[in-house]
Amino acid sequence: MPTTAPEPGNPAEQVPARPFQVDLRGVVDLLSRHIYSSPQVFLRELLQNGRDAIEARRRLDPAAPEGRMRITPAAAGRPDFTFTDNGIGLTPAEATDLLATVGRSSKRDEVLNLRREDYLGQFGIGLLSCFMVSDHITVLSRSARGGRAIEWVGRAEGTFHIRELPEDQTDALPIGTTVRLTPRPDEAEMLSAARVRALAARFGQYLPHPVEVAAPDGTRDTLTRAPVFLDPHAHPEQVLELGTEIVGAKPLAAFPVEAPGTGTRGVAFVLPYAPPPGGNQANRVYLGRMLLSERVDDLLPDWGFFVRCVLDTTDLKPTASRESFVGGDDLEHTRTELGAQLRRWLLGTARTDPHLFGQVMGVHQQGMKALAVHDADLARILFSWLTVETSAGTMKVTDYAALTPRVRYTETVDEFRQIAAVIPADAPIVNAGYAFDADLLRQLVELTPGLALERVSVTAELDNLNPPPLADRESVVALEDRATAVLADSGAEAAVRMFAPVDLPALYVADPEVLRHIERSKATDVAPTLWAGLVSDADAFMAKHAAVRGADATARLCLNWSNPLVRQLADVRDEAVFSRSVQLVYLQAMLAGHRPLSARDRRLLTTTMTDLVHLSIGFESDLA
Ligand SMILES: Nc1ncnc2c1ncn2[C@@H]1O[C@H](COP(=O)(O)OP(=O)(O)OP(=O)(O)O)[C@@H](O)[C@H]1O
Repeated sequence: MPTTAPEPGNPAEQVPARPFQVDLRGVVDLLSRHIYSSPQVFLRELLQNGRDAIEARRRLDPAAPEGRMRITPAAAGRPDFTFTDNGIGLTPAEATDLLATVGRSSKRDEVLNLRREDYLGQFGIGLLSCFMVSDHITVLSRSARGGRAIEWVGRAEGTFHIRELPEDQTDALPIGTTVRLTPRPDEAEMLSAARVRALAARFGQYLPHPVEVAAPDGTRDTLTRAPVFLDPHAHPEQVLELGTEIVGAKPLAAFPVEAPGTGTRGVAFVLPYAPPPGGNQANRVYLGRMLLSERVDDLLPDWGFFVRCVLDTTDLKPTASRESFVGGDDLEHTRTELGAQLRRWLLGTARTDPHLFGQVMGVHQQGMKALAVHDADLARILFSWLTVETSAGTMKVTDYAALTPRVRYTETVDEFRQIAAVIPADAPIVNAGYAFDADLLRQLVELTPGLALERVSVTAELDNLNPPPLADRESVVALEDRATAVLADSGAEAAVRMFAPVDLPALYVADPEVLRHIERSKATDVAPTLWAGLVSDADAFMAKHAAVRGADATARLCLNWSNPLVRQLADVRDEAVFSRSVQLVYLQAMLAGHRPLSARDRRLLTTTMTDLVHLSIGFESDLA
């Protein structure tokens, strides 16, 4: 037994060092619950060991027969599942050493002089994953290096036995390894024919050696197929067919990508639909042609959401769960390389296939905006394809820039809706309230000499509207006062201005702080007890710290003196008719500005309409 090196003055000097004990049950629990995402990975680990064993045999003996793996699922009358490969096999010494030591792997053993990237395994825990579906693992193996065949049986409680088979039994066994599992009742389905076929195809369909599954009638099906995504000569339609399978609809395009530095290559499929906002990327990645994951989200730059890739890599390092890659320079390098190729494809397609590029831009507007924001070169191209909402309608960014030297925008959708209707068509403003639009405009101004950026404020825009002529001053002031009195309960005051278009009777406006105050007040209508305290605290805070108008905050109903209805309103003497008409104009302006109506507003709408109908048919006795 090894002892610690004697160190003078070390009280532990003479105490022998002891190896850690491993509680196998604890390790299996750790694997199944914390490392592997599901018991189904047992099949991946077996396929991987089979593939590695075939590679090792070929290295030992280039003339070895063609490698293959055979799976016989558990079935009625045949309770065991078996997995057989014709790989290198294990000598009795190797079996004792490798299979009995958790964390021991032949595949990273320098003494064996193996090339690391030729093998998928490295952690020395994969075989233990079989304990997730079976309480016993039996390994029968005969080594290509000669010697007796072995039978090794491991039990989930943490014991094993191993025996060398007599010569006649050794001779009867082919070179290679068979792993036999007896399904645990709770995981029996996992070893059944249907499940095994599906799992073997999912994990191993592109393995370089045939994987065969025995059908219930005794015949064998080969599940492996050629990896079209790795074949530079594959027919484009065949590649698109694979894309359709992976993406769920025919991709807009497919193009090859690679990062030779890490042996990573494959195909990028351009998604025919916009991915859900905030959704993760889901690239399918194979490691040595064995499926690693269908949802790798860190192999492309953030903006690479418009494609889904199918890739194979030889050199990226998997984590122990084998479901993602270890971060670091290699991953970073691969991400940069692949990103550069997506970018190159976009630039090339813009030049050579404007129709396809238009389709891509149509589907991925939002994402392309994100891309334009941090890539100046691409932005210059994308500007003529990206659109923004303006007060003169939706238009391409370049068309907007050609209209005006001042890029004027509102920071929120709310502000835009309040004033869009009164902005002159020859100097439109942009609604930059949607994701990336404000940043996009900043990028536009930065890259376009002579353009200036100006954030529009609702109140400033209103102040710019023309006041009515002095001659009308008396009627205007009277109209403002009377309308403000009518709107007192709605938290709005009336102001009279002149603006185009003349058929727009009024605008409902409020700066964002005021709107927030009004929204909070509406909340107290709905849930007075819970919210009232919070809202008044928030208002008090705002009033104190942000110089907001606080409790007496008012939105404005801006009446259009150019509008004939508004002018007639100034002459209405009947208070009942006047108040209902003002209320209706107010509610109509709210709706036109896309403001949500509160419960109180909705009641007001109903009573106002009813009253006006009554008034128009002369039934006004009880109206004040
Ligand atoms: N089918 C097989 N043929 C030959 N040797 C095998 C086979 N299966 C397992 N071994 C040996 O047993 C060792 C342990 O296997 P195990 O699957 O536990 O770990 P690994 O494949 O080395 O690493 P990982 O945990 O990354 O899968 C392997 O390194 C290999 O030497």
